[in-house]
This record gives sequence, structure tokens and C-alpha cells, in this order.
Amino acid sequence: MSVAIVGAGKFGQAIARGFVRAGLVAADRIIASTPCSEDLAKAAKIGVRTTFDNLEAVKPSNVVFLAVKPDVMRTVLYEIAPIISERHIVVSVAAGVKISYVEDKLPVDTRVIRVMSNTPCMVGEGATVFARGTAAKDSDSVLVQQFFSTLGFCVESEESSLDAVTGVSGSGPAYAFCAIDAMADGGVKMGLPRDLALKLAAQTMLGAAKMTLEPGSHPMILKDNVGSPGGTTMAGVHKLEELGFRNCLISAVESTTVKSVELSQQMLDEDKNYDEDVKTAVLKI
Ligand SMILES: NC(=O)C1=CN([C@@H]2O[C@H](COP(=O)(O)OP(=O)(O)OC[C@H]3O[C@@H](n4cnc5c(N)ncnc54)[C@H](OP(=O)(O)O)[C@@H]3O)[C@@H](O)[C@H]2O)C=CC1
Ligand SMILES: O=C(O)[C@@H]1CCC=N1
Repeated sequence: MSVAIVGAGKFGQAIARGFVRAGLVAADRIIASTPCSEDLAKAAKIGVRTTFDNLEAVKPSNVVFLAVKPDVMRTVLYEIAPIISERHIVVSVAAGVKISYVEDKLPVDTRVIRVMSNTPCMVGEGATVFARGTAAKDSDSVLVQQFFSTLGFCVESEESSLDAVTGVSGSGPAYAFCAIDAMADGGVKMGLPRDLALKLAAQTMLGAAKMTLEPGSHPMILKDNVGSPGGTTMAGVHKLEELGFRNCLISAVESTTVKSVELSQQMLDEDKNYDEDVKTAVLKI
């Protein structure tokens, strides 16, 4: 198996590192491309092959990960389309880019899978949901499941769920990092050294997440177990409620989901305008 990662930025590097770390693909079977020399140097440090040329990455590969930002997706799809064949599986990890958008620009019957994952893939604790395109086979779905299961939790779903998945787990690590940082700030404010405060905050999140994932657990029951009657915890939980902590998180997930929906619509609208511009130009000729 040979893997191309087109768009070797933060997320492209995260999955490359994850695949190599898990021993799923040998580093020299991965070729990463980007026009950004800094990103290419970072990818090279993982041990993968690198190139500025997307076609050089795609040609020898059979699994092609598209990890570019949505605004360059069209350019990249048109660039690689002439060399995409039945041998390729195209896996898009871009937020807000619909499967139909990708399929539209590639040869008929290209096997496409759309994935929403997250950066904890780097440490084997990713959360991934994927949906298959119209020509994708069961074996493609099994392969993608295999890839992302080595990087953490992975499940197949309908494409319609992927905007909300982006809201919870795609962008979710950013909310968790903000929470960890803020808890550490609180510790420093109360007199702890910064490195200890940060370690305690991160380890606490890790432990709480692990407990929540135990079969039969529920976060609110676990929360009740922490709060001793008349003790410290409920004073803190009361403050969280007063300042709208849960409300904030629900709204953050909602805003991210809405942004993902808007991104999809914006891309379809831009496509329509682009097609009309091309038609007008052809008519002029
Ligand atoms: N970061 C995350 O946590 C997650 C990101 N994603 C998705 O991953 C994708 C990438 O995001 P992220 O890694 O954060 O963004 P980055 O900007 O870090 O990475 C994008 C990379 O693509 C490069 N690039 C730009 N144009 C081209 C081109 N024509 N051909 C090949 N490469 C190109 C960029 O180079 P340059 O900098 O020069 O433009 C950069 O190296 C997005 O679609 C995002 O939705 C999905 C889940 C999580
Ligand atoms: O911020 C973004 O658009 C990407 C998608 C999910 C996480 N990062």
C-alpha cells in the first residue's frame, strides 16, 4: 500500500505521524505534498517522503488523503483528476466539503470517502467518523476503518452527521485545550507553579475522559461522586453553572456545526459561479 497526503499541513502531518507511529504504513510508503517548505520540512522529520508536486505524490499511491483547506480543494481536485483511476481511493478530511463536491470533479466512479477526524490522532486517541461516497466499496470502508482505528476511535456513519461531528470532536480538542489552559491559569492564580498546574489540569481531563468511557458510565453520575456534601466541588460546580459553562460549550458545538454547514453551502455557491464564469468565457470564444 502506498499513501499520498496532499496538503501536508497540521492535520496532514498529524495523520502521517499517527500512521507511522502505529506501524500501519512504513514511512517510506507515504509521500506528502504541499507548496509550504516549512510544512514539508516538518513532514520530512516524520520520515515520510516529501514533494512540492501533488501529482508526484498521487501517481505512485493507491490511497490519497486530501488534507488541504476547503478553499483550495477545487484547484487540487482539478489538478489530480487526470491521473486518478480505479486504483485510487480518495479520502477527504476537509471540513465542510461534501462528498458530491469531490466526486463531481474526479472521474466517474472514483471511490471517495469523507472523514472528520481530529488532531489527537497524533497520540493514538483520535475520534473519527467517516461516510462513504457513491462508488466506494465495502472494502474501501474497511480500509479507512483500519487506518483511523489505529489512530483511536473510528466509526462509519451517514454524511449528514459530519457537520455535528465537526462541532463535537473535529474542533473539540480546541475547546479541551482552552479548558486545560484556563484550569492551569486558575491553579497559578491560587499559587501553584505553572508546570504543576498544567500537568494537574491535563491529567485531570485525561482521567475524567477515561472514566467517562468506561462501560455504563455517565458523566453526571461521575460528577455527583466527586461532590462531597457541603464540600469544595459543589462550590466550583455552582460557579460554573452561574457563569454558563455548559451553555457555553453547547453553543460552541452549535456554532461550529453551523459554520461547517455554511462552508459546504459557500463551496457549492462558488462552484456554481465558477461554472457560470466558464460557460460565459466559452460562449465569448
Ligand atoms: N487541524 C485540525 O485539527 C483538523 C483539520 N481538518 C481539515 O484538514 C484540512 C487541513 O487543515 P489544517 O491542517 O489545519 O490546515 P493547514 O493550513 O495547516 O494545512 C494545509 C496544507 O495544505 C497546503 N496547501 C495549500 N495549497 C495547496 C495545494 N494547492 N496543494 C497541496 N497543498 C496545499 C498548505 O500550504 P500553505 O500553508 O502554503 O497554504 C498547508 O501545508 C482542512 O480541510 C481541515 O478542515 C480536519 C479535522 C481536524
Ligand atoms: O477549524 C477547522 O476548520 C478544522 C476542522 C475541524 C478542526 N479544524
